[in-house]
Amino acid sequence: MVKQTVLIAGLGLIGGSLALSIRETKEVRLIGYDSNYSTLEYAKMNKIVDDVYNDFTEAVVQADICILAAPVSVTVDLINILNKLTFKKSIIVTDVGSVKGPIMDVASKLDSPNIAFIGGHPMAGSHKKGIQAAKKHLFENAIYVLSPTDSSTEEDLERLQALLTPTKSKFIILEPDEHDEMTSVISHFPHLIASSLVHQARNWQKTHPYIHKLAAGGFRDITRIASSNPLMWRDIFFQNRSKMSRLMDDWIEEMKQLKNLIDTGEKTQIEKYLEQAREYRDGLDSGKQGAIPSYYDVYVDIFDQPGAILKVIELLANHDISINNIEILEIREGITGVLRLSFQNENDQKLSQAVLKKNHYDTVIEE
Ligand SMILES: NC(=O)c1ccc[n+]([C@@H]2O[C@H](COP(=O)([O-])OP(=O)(O)OC[C@H]3O[C@@H](n4cnc5c(N)ncnc54)[C@H](O)[C@@H]3O)[C@@H](O)[C@H]2O)c1
Ligand SMILES: O=C(O)C(=O)C[C@]1(C(=O)O)C=C[C@@H](O)C=C1
Repeated sequence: MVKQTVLIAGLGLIGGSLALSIRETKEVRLIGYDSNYSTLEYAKMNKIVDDVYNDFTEAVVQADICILAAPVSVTVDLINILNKLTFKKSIIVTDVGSVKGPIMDVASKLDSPNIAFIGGHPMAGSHKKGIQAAKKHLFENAIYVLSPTDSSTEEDLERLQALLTPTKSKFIILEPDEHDEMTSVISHFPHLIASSLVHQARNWQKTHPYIHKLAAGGFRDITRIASSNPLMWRDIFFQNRSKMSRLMDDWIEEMKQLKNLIDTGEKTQIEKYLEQAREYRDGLDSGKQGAIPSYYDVYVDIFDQPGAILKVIELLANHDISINNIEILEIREGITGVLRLSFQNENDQKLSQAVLKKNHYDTVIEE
């Protein structure tokens, strides 16, 4: 059987992670393009792809499927380059950009009958960047948005989904504008707020030099994403600027109303506001609501002792239970901390709790 050639253009966190999961498919020849030489060297040395290229044109003309995984503005430039090339065989082109509008606009101008364009966006990532942060399991259980266009057929969509099957993500089809509206609310705007909270703390530090010592779980949880890649996020904010601007107006209005409730001592209203927020937030993780995948978490109390985390991991590994994700929620010197262990399914979650309880760990599963 002739192997299909798949090009990943942009071998960073997302491109590298896709490569790591797609390369499991043995009938694919995986090639990578990036403008960064050390990234290409790393990808080649670690066998993340079969071959690397520093020339987009040379790579893309060989491909049967091309995944554009560079920053959004670079993705737009790469699609413009595609429009200047001649494709002798058919090619499916997709992208992973966090904003779809500008990418789909430029893709709609592709005039080669051999190019089938399908927009894409895996709704998973991290605050890290670059190929070194890439992970095979990054997209497991995540929503993967696809936006087919007039240039793509049902068969192209099926071929692309088949290629992406090893990611174990869940596909949904969305119109680009609907996508950009929803992601502005649930992903882009929260990043801006996280950064603004960090700025606020930083300003207060000028008059309260020890303020950062008080940054405990709450501040850390809500601002984790402020540690993200500034170049990527600058690109996202500007590519989705009109929607971001509207959300800022909404937010400022809401803050004014909240300020009024605080200033006038409306305790009942504030409690109601907090209660409604809590209900919606709790619903996100329950697995019952919308497109957000459910996580099967177990919270474990551990002591701050060398090897404490390793012991928990070993215990579960000895029972053949694989952990999807581990997060240290709070650990302070000499005091108990909390580990959040996430599992693939309810069975593993319940089994882990039973194993840990038997070994005298205090555990909680949130209902
Ligand atoms: N990070 C996330 O959480 C996340 C999640 C989903 C989608 N995305 C989208 O994925 C895309 C990539 O983001 P990332 O997090 O992998 O970023 P990254 O910085 O880790 O990777 C980007 C890669 O693109 C390469 N690149 C930059 N300019 C280039 C050029 N002109 N030609 C070729 N390669 C170039 C970089 O060298 C780097 O390897 C973005 O469009 C982003 O919106 C990101
Ligand atoms: O987990 C994170 O750090 C992310 O920011 C991932 C995240 C998000 O959830 O907002 C960021 C950008 C993407 O386009 C998709 C996912």
